[in-house]
Amino acid sequence: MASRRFVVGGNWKMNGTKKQIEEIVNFLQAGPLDPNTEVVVGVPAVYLEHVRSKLPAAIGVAAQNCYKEEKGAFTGELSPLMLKDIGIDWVIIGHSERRQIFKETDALIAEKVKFALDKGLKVIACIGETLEQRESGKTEEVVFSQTQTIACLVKDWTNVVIAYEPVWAIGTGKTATPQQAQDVHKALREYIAKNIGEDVAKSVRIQYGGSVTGANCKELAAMPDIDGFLVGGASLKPEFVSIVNARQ
Ligand SMILES: O=C[C@H](O)COP(=O)(O)O
Repeated sequence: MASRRFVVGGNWKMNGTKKQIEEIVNFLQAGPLDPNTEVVVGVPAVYLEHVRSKLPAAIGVAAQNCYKEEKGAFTGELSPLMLKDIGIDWVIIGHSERRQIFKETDALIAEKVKFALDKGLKVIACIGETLEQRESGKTEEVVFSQTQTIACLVKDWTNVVIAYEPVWAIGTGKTATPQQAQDVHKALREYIAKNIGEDVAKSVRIQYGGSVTGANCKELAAMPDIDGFLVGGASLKPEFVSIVNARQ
Protein backbone atom coordinates (compact mmCIF):
# COMPACT_ATOMS: atom_id res chain seq x y z
CA MET A 1 0.00 0.00 0.00
CA ALA A 2 1.31 3.46 -0.87
CA SER A 3 2.38 5.76 1.95
CA ARG A 4 0.15 8.61 0.85
CA ARG A 5 -1.87 9.88 3.82
CA PHE A 6 -5.58 9.16 3.41
CA VAL A 7 -7.48 12.44 3.03
CA VAL A 8 -11.22 12.83 3.36
CA GLY A 9 -12.96 16.03 2.37
CA GLY A 10 -16.53 16.93 3.22
CA ASN A 11 -18.00 19.28 0.65
CA TRP A 12 -21.04 20.86 2.26
CA LYS A 13 -21.92 22.66 -1.00
CA MET A 14 -24.64 25.32 -0.49
CA ASN A 15 -26.02 23.69 2.64
CA GLY A 16 -26.11 24.49 6.31
CA THR A 17 -27.42 26.99 8.79
CA LYS A 18 -25.68 27.97 12.02
CA LYS A 19 -27.85 25.41 13.80
CA GLN A 20 -26.97 22.60 11.37
CA ILE A 21 -23.33 23.60 11.54
CA GLU A 22 -23.41 23.19 15.30
CA GLU A 23 -24.64 19.61 14.80
CA ILE A 24 -21.89 18.89 12.27
CA VAL A 25 -19.22 20.41 14.50
CA ASN A 26 -20.50 18.29 17.36
CA PHE A 27 -20.22 14.99 15.52
CA LEU A 28 -16.80 15.93 14.14
CA GLN A 29 -15.57 16.77 17.64
CA ALA A 30 -17.10 13.64 19.12
CA GLY A 31 -15.47 11.48 16.43
CA PRO A 32 -13.33 9.71 17.19
CA LEU A 33 -11.56 10.41 13.89
CA ASP A 34 -8.75 8.19 12.64
CA PRO A 35 -5.59 10.21 13.35
CA ASN A 36 -4.00 8.69 10.24
CA THR A 37 -6.59 10.38 8.05
CA GLU A 38 -6.45 14.03 7.11
CA VAL A 39 -9.87 15.70 7.29
CA VAL A 40 -10.95 18.85 5.50
CA VAL A 41 -14.43 20.35 5.38
CA GLY A 42 -15.53 22.55 2.47
CA VAL A 43 -17.75 25.24 3.92
CA PRO A 44 -20.00 27.93 2.36
CA ALA A 45 -18.00 31.18 2.25
CA VAL A 46 -20.22 33.02 4.68
CA TYR A 47 -19.54 30.45 7.42
CA LEU A 48 -15.81 29.89 6.87
CA GLU A 49 -14.53 31.96 9.75
CA HIS A 50 -17.24 30.69 12.09
CA VAL A 51 -16.46 27.04 11.33
CA ARG A 52 -12.69 27.66 11.54
CA SER A 53 -13.18 29.04 15.06
CA LYS A 54 -15.24 26.01 16.14
CA LEU A 55 -13.06 23.16 14.87
CA PRO A 56 -9.72 21.93 16.15
CA ALA A 57 -6.72 22.92 14.02
CA ALA A 58 -6.23 19.29 12.97
CA ILE A 59 -9.37 19.54 10.85
CA GLY A 60 -8.80 21.63 7.73
CA VAL A 61 -11.39 24.10 6.53
CA ALA A 62 -11.73 24.77 2.81
CA ALA A 63 -13.47 27.37 0.73
CA GLN A 64 -15.46 25.87 -2.14
CA ASN A 65 -14.09 28.27 -4.74
CA CYS A 66 -11.84 31.29 -5.15
CA TYR A 67 -10.77 33.61 -7.95
CA LYS A 68 -7.46 34.05 -9.77
CA GLU A 69 -6.81 37.64 -8.74
CA GLU A 70 -5.71 39.21 -5.46
CA LYS A 71 -8.31 41.96 -5.36
CA GLY A 72 -10.31 44.33 -7.49
CA ALA A 73 -13.55 44.69 -9.41
CA PHE A 74 -14.69 41.06 -9.37
CA THR A 75 -18.09 41.28 -7.71
CA GLY A 76 -19.07 38.15 -5.83
CA GLU A 77 -15.63 36.55 -5.96
CA LEU A 78 -13.23 35.56 -3.17
CA SER A 79 -9.51 36.19 -3.18
CA PRO A 80 -7.07 33.58 -1.90
CA LEU A 81 -5.51 36.38 0.14
CA MET A 82 -8.83 36.96 1.89
CA LEU A 83 -9.03 33.26 2.69
CA LYS A 84 -5.52 33.30 4.15
CA ASP A 85 -6.40 36.46 6.05
CA ILE A 86 -9.17 34.67 7.96
CA GLY A 87 -7.10 31.56 8.62
CA ILE A 88 -8.32 29.33 5.78
CA ASP A 89 -5.68 27.06 4.24
CA TRP A 90 -7.62 25.02 1.71
CA VAL A 91 -9.80 25.59 -1.33
CA ILE A 92 -11.77 23.27 -3.59
CA ILE A 93 -11.37 24.26 -7.24
CA GLY A 94 -13.04 22.99 -10.39
CA HIS A 95 -15.89 21.06 -8.83
CA SER A 96 -18.18 19.71 -11.56
CA GLU A 97 -20.95 22.01 -10.31
CA ARG A 98 -18.63 24.98 -10.95
CA ARG A 99 -17.84 23.54 -14.37
CA GLN A 100 -21.40 22.73 -15.39
CA ILE A 101 -23.58 25.35 -13.69
CA PHE A 102 -21.12 28.24 -13.64
CA LYS A 103 -19.44 27.36 -16.95
CA GLU A 104 -15.91 27.27 -15.59
CA THR A 105 -13.51 25.98 -18.24
CA ASP A 106 -10.47 23.75 -17.84
CA ALA A 107 -8.28 26.77 -18.59
CA LEU A 108 -9.88 28.98 -15.92
CA ILE A 109 -9.70 26.16 -13.38
CA ALA A 110 -6.00 25.67 -14.10
CA GLU A 111 -5.38 29.40 -13.60
CA LYS A 112 -7.28 29.34 -10.32
CA VAL A 113 -5.36 26.29 -9.07
CA LYS A 114 -2.05 27.94 -9.88
CA PHE A 115 -3.02 31.26 -8.30
CA ALA A 116 -4.34 29.66 -5.13
CA LEU A 117 -1.15 27.58 -4.76
CA ASP A 118 1.03 30.63 -5.40
CA LYS A 119 -0.79 32.43 -2.60
CA GLY A 120 -0.15 29.58 -0.17
CA LEU A 121 -3.41 27.66 -0.22
CA LYS A 122 -3.71 23.89 -0.48
CA VAL A 123 -5.98 22.86 -3.31
CA ILE A 124 -8.44 20.05 -3.92
CA ALA A 125 -8.63 20.09 -7.72
CA CYS A 126 -11.65 18.29 -9.11
CA ILE A 127 -11.83 16.39 -12.36
CA GLY A 128 -14.26 13.86 -13.81
CA GLU A 129 -16.26 12.80 -16.81
CA THR A 130 -19.97 13.13 -17.58
CA LEU A 131 -22.18 10.12 -18.24
CA GLU A 132 -22.17 10.91 -21.96
CA GLN A 133 -18.38 11.00 -22.00
CA ARG A 134 -18.17 7.71 -20.09
CA GLU A 135 -20.66 6.01 -22.40
CA SER A 136 -18.71 7.13 -25.43
CA GLY A 137 -15.50 5.67 -24.00
CA LYS A 138 -13.89 9.03 -23.29
CA THR A 139 -13.37 8.80 -19.53
CA GLU A 140 -9.59 8.59 -19.62
CA GLU A 141 -9.24 11.17 -22.38
CA VAL A 142 -11.30 13.65 -20.32
CA VAL A 143 -9.59 13.16 -16.97
CA PHE A 144 -6.12 13.14 -18.53
CA SER A 145 -6.86 16.34 -20.40
CA GLN A 146 -8.32 18.09 -17.33
CA THR A 147 -5.22 17.10 -15.36
CA GLN A 148 -2.84 18.10 -18.14
CA THR A 149 -4.37 21.58 -18.39
CA ILE A 150 -3.54 22.08 -14.72
CA ALA A 151 -0.07 20.59 -15.22
CA CYS A 152 0.69 23.15 -17.92
CA LEU A 153 0.64 25.83 -15.20
CA VAL A 154 1.42 23.93 -12.00
CA LYS A 155 4.88 22.45 -11.52
CA ASP A 156 4.85 21.77 -7.78
CA TRP A 157 2.07 19.33 -6.84
CA THR A 158 2.97 19.07 -3.14
CA ASN A 159 -0.11 21.02 -2.04
CA VAL A 160 -2.53 19.55 -4.57
CA VAL A 161 -5.03 16.79 -3.92
CA ILE A 162 -6.85 15.55 -7.02
CA ALA A 163 -10.51 14.65 -6.57
CA TYR A 164 -11.77 12.29 -9.26
CA GLU A 165 -15.52 12.67 -9.31
CA PRO A 166 -17.43 11.03 -12.14
CA VAL A 167 -20.26 13.49 -12.73
CA TRP A 168 -22.80 10.69 -13.16
CA ALA A 169 -22.08 9.50 -9.62
CA ILE A 170 -22.48 12.86 -7.87
CA GLY A 171 -25.60 13.14 -5.74
CA THR A 172 -27.27 10.37 -7.73
CA GLY A 173 -26.78 7.42 -5.40
CA LYS A 174 -24.92 5.72 -8.29
CA THR A 175 -21.46 5.14 -6.88
CA ALA A 176 -18.73 3.99 -9.21
CA THR A 177 -17.88 0.45 -8.24
CA PRO A 178 -14.58 0.16 -6.37
CA GLN A 179 -13.08 -1.41 -9.49
CA GLN A 180 -14.39 1.33 -11.81
CA ALA A 181 -12.93 3.99 -9.54
CA GLN A 182 -9.65 2.11 -9.08
CA ASP A 183 -9.28 1.69 -12.85
CA VAL A 184 -9.51 5.44 -13.43
CA HIS A 185 -7.26 6.30 -10.48
CA LYS A 186 -4.63 3.81 -11.66
CA ALA A 187 -4.78 5.01 -15.25
CA LEU A 188 -4.51 8.62 -14.09
CA ARG A 189 -1.52 7.82 -11.88
CA GLU A 190 0.18 6.12 -14.83
CA TYR A 191 -0.59 9.12 -17.01
CA ILE A 192 0.89 11.44 -14.39
CA ALA A 193 4.02 9.26 -14.09
CA LYS A 194 4.57 9.42 -17.82
CA ASN A 195 3.60 13.02 -18.53
CA ILE A 196 4.09 15.02 -15.34
CA GLY A 197 6.61 13.17 -13.22
CA GLU A 198 7.13 9.86 -11.47
CA ASP A 199 7.57 11.52 -8.09
CA VAL A 200 4.29 13.39 -8.52
CA ALA A 201 2.54 10.16 -9.48
CA LYS A 202 3.82 8.42 -6.37
CA SER A 203 3.00 11.21 -3.96
CA VAL A 204 -0.12 12.94 -5.25
CA ARG A 205 -3.27 11.92 -3.46
CA ILE A 206 -6.28 11.08 -5.61
CA GLN A 207 -9.64 11.17 -3.86
CA TYR A 208 -12.78 9.52 -5.19
CA GLY A 209 -16.04 11.45 -5.00
CA GLY A 210 -19.58 10.50 -5.95
CA SER A 211 -22.24 9.09 -3.62
CA VAL A 212 -19.73 7.89 -1.03
CA THR A 213 -21.53 6.70 2.11
CA GLY A 214 -20.80 4.95 5.36
CA ALA A 215 -21.98 1.76 3.67
CA ASN A 216 -19.74 1.79 0.59
CA CYS A 217 -16.63 3.62 1.84
CA LYS A 218 -14.64 0.65 3.15
CA GLU A 219 -14.61 -1.24 -0.13
CA LEU A 220 -13.60 1.90 -2.01
CA ALA A 221 -10.93 2.74 0.56
CA ALA A 222 -9.38 -0.70 0.13
CA MET A 223 -8.38 0.12 -3.45
CA PRO A 224 -4.65 0.85 -3.74
CA ASP A 225 -4.96 4.02 -5.81
CA ILE A 226 -7.85 5.57 -3.87
CA ASP A 227 -6.26 7.91 -1.34
CA GLY A 228 -9.38 9.39 0.17
CA PHE A 229 -12.79 10.78 -0.64
CA LEU A 230 -14.54 14.00 -1.45
CA VAL A 231 -17.95 13.55 0.11
CA GLY A 232 -21.03 15.65 -0.57
CA GLY A 233 -24.37 14.67 0.96
CA ALA A 234 -22.99 12.27 3.56
CA SER A 235 -20.59 14.90 4.89
CA LEU A 236 -23.57 16.67 6.48
CA LYS A 237 -24.47 13.59 8.50
CA PRO A 238 -22.85 11.72 11.40
CA GLU A 239 -21.97 8.88 9.00
CA PHE A 240 -19.17 11.18 7.78
CA VAL A 241 -17.20 9.97 10.81
CA SER A 242 -17.40 6.38 9.49
CA ILE A 243 -16.19 7.60 6.09
CA VAL A 244 -13.22 9.36 7.69
CA ASN A 245 -12.49 6.06 9.47
CA ALA A 246 -12.87 3.92 6.33
CA ARG A 247 -9.30 2.64 6.49
CA GLN A 248 -9.59 1.45 10.10
O1 LIG B 1 -17.90 17.15 -3.76
C1 LIG B 1 -18.54 16.13 -3.56
C2 LIG B 1 -19.17 15.43 -4.64
O2 LIG B 1 -19.83 16.28 -5.51
C3 LIG B 1 -19.95 14.22 -4.25
O3 LIG B 1 -21.22 14.55 -3.80
P1 LIG B 1 -22.15 13.35 -3.23
O4 LIG B 1 -21.33 12.64 -2.22
O5 LIG B 1 -23.35 14.04 -2.66
O6 LIG B 1 -22.47 12.48 -4.40
